[in-house]
Amino acid sequence: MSLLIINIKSLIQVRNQNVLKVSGEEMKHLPTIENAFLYIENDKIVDYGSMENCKNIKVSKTIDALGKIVMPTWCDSHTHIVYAGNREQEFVDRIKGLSYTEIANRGGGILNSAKTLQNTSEDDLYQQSIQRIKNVIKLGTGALEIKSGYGLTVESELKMLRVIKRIKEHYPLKIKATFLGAHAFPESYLKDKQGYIDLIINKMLPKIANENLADFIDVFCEKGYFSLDDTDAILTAGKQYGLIPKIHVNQFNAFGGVALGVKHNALSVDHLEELNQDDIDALKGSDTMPVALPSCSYFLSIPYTPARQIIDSGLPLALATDYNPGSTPSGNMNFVVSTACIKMKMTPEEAINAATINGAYAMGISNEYGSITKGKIANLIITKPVPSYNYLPYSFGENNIETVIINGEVIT
Ligand SMILES: N=CN[C@@H](CCC(=O)O)C(=O)O
Ligand SMILES: [Zn+2]
Repeated sequence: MSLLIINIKSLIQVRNQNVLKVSGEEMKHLPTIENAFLYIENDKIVDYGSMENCKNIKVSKTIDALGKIVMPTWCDSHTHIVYAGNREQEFVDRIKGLSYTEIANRGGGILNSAKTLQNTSEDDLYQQSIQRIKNVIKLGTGALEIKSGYGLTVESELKMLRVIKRIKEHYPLKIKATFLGAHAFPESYLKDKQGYIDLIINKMLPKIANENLADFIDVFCEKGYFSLDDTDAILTAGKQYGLIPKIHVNQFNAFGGVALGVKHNALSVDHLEELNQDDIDALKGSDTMPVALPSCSYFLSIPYTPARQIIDSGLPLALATDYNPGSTPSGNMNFVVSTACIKMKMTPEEAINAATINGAYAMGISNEYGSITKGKIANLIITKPVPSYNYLPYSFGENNIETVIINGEVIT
């Protein structure tokens, strides 16, 4: 199977094989070929360049992309897309004045979603989740990280991770699985927090490792959730089973979680709505990717991650959706990119870099995804005719995507 895309108005995010992430000043640059072609064989990008150099070869299929942009699909490195039911009542409660924390303290929030999920069969959970998966593919996402964390019992955490595995087997997009047993303390352990940490370490982790159900381990390191010591112990245990650390950190309070993540060589530290100079200093010189989740800030009306401070300090930044039933019931990376430009003052170049190559890095897959590079997987978005790539974040809320290609195959 071969596919040739011709007359591309702008082929964007074209990079050499050795670029695995972009940081600071480099994020301002989005390498582009105008009036380009792109040639794909099977699932790989084989060649690209200016239309003048497009050879007249025999191919299985040709797409004319006159007036359109071709770019890598979005790489969404932080989601909780596998969940049961919804929390629309909490949404209404927040409109009426309750805060996210007040709702959580009343047994709502993560514990509310856990109760629903525990009472949902694995099959039903799969069916509910794939509706969202189909939708995010249409929105241009070609690689996705999915977390557990609404199970909070051995059985239900395994149920979530098995559903993620089943999605991986049946859908073509790239999926990485994260074990987030440390998302909240279940009601039955509120007076025995160490008991729940022991359950994670001694019961959940060995089973998950045995069935090879996760790539990463995550902890919600936050006041009222998991402390620095708890996080340290859980990440340490996860690493012993070969799971790579990631953390939810600095969503509401900054108290040293970023430095702890860096100490563990975490692949990413995510949220960062509250960030201080110590956090920035900890990230400097590390391999850890800071990840911002602007749709969460939008939905909860909490501060936006200070992207300018992060990028202007020379650091990289990735953007992801945080798709989940409580703080971000949306998996739309196009909205994330627009919101990052509008509310976080990222330029379109920075936001697109953050949502493609840096998102791929935050999943440990940027050697294969996240840019137009010879040998990388052909996961592509072809837009509708648009004036320039600036138009993508500018026209927020509009659907500019015409075609999505995954593994070299036209999906939508
Ligand atoms: N902050 C922790 N976890 C999720 C929200 C979970 C929920 O409210 O259900 C997040 O990343 O925003
Ligand atoms: Zn999250």
